[in-house]
Amino acid sequence: MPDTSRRRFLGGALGAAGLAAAGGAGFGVARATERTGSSAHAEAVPFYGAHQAGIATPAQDRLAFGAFDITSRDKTAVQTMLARWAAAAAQLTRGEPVGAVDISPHAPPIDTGEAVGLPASQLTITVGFGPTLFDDRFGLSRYRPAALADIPPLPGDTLDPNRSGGDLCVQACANDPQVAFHVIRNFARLARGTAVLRWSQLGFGRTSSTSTSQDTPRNLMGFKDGTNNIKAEDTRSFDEFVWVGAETDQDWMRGGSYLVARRIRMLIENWDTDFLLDQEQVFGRFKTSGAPLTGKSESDTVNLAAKDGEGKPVIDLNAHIRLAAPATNGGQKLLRRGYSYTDGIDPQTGLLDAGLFFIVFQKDPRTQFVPIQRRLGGHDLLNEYIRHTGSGLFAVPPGLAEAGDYFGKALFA
Ligand SMILES: C=CC1=C(C)c2cc3[nH]c(cc4nc(cc5[nH]c(cc1n2)c(C)c5CCC(=O)O)C(CCC(=O)O)=C4C)c(C)c3C=C
Ligand SMILES: [Fe+2]
Repeated sequence: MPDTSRRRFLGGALGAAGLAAAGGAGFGVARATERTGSSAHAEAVPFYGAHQAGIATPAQDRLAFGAFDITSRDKTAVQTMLARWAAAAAQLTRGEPVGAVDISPHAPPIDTGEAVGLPASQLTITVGFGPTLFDDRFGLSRYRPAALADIPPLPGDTLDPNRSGGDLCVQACANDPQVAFHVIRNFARLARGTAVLRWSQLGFGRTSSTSTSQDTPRNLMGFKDGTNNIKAEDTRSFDEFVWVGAETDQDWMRGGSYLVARRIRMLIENWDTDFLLDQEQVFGRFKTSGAPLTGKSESDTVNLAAKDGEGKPVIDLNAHIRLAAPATNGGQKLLRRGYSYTDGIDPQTGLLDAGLFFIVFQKDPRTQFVPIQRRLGGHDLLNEYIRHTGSGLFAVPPGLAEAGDYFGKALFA
């Protein structure tokens, strides 16, 4: 661990007596290792690069997501805030605080402090721009990419405006929930006077595998989720379906991607009364093994053409994996990178408010998320058990080259 880590910072801040009280010099690492069970989980992910981290990065265990509204009318203030965020992101992803906690007894600490002593935890910070950033306020309308078209109303939408939209988004993923939350809290502080949080969402468990090195996790319906996802090792699929390339009408987006977030509540109590056979028909996969209903193991190819002894399709015509499959959608694919969430109970009904905070990255939502969701929203057997309650669309610019660069610098040039 380099000298600049949050653990070293703890040593500097507390001194020997403080460290003894905290349980010794290894306190931070021991705690993180206890939580995650592996030191690789504690490592740093490089912040600078051709693409923003947090897209092709193997999905971490925890999410803190924030959508911000800009309150200032001053374009320079927005640039300054984005530059502050970039500098802070470089520090935080290395495992450093954004500034001193103990700078003066008579001033508020610069960093809020709750991540001091915790390692980098594979933190990634991914920033995106919503369609509303390109309205008249900052003279940016000519830079709005065609692919950042508002998501049209889709079948089955029950969207809450207070959980939707935003001028900017920040996706913080890490293997420690406190490290992820710390980002949103400190970004909101750095934004003070320029932008405010519009809505936020915590995710407590990844629902996708995004690398062949990862096991497939289970969603809150108990099914393996992410089996047929695009994997980071499949760079051809990334170029074809995820990264914005030469086809874009806006050069500043080259190397970027488009993030769609959907807060999808699961009607868990109803789902839990459904027979296993029906649950498996809904997805078109076996619950325990994750195998398609036409196969034996999770990695078996889905056979959408297979018929049973009576000539009926083995995978229902409205099963989730049939309607979402590339074969049903003109060959289109999505990179899924979502998280399970729970927000207590619905006070109106006493039922659990829990589900999937669905995040997808893609080259163009107009030909990927929107038509796929239109088909799913209209016909998916899963619709009986879910409600889309929030939505966001963001253009995620390419990665930052080096210190001094900031999110969307080319857009403001
Ligand atoms: C618009 C796209 C999608 C939404 C919204 C969506 C919601 C959603 N999905 C699950 C659970 C599973 N999805 C699975 C596969 C799958 N889902 C989508 C797209 C959306 N899902 C795609 C493109 C695929 C892959 C299809 C294929 O090529 O086979 C699966 C099966 C396992 C897997 O491959 O990941 C599960 C399980 C839930 C619970 C949900 C909303 C709450
Ligand atoms: Fe799905």
